[in-house]
Amino acid sequence: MPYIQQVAVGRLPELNVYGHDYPTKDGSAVRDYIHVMDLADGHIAAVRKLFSSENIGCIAYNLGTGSGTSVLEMVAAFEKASGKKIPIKLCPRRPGDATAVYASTEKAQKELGWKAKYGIAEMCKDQWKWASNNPWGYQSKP
Ligand SMILES: O=c1ccn([C@@H]2O[C@H](COP(=O)(O)OP(=O)(O)O[C@H]3O[C@H](CO)[C@H](O)[C@H](O)[C@H]3O)[C@@H](O)[C@H]2O)c(=O)[nH]1
Repeated sequence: MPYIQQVAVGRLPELNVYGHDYPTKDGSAVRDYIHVMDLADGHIAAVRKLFSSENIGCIAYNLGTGSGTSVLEMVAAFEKASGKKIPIKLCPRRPGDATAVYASTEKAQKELGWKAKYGIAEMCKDQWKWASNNPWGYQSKP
């Protein structure tokens, strides 16, 4: 998403799409993208659990939406949210990249009472709101 955002604001000419021959619905790699507000809520839920349980020890929870989105689906969603065309360049796979990674979220839902609320459309809408108002992030334009 940070790279799609940079293309949308004009800082990069195009998005390099790493891999278009994966065994996925459109050939691009699949990841579980999560809204930062959901991620923050998930951490709060974990801290609550920590303070409400005795001798909890160390437990790992996945914080994700539980569904995968391909790079090309993310490009399309960001184009829709921003109204900008995102030019792409199809590139070879990056060494070591996984085909598809998405979370199993049942444990977090059951034990933390936490579940992601937002989907890709909201993520892109909110990211575009930030990016269009702050194209250089926290930096001033070089
Ligand atoms: O310019 C880009 C940048 C990324 N991608 C693709 O977008 C997806 C997400 O890429 P990221 O690099 O954002 O994230 P990854 O899930 O591949 O990797 C991240 O999560 C991993 C664990 O799952 C490791 O922690 C790793 O160091 C960290 O970068 C991948 O399919 C990648 O190939 C592009 O096509 N173009």
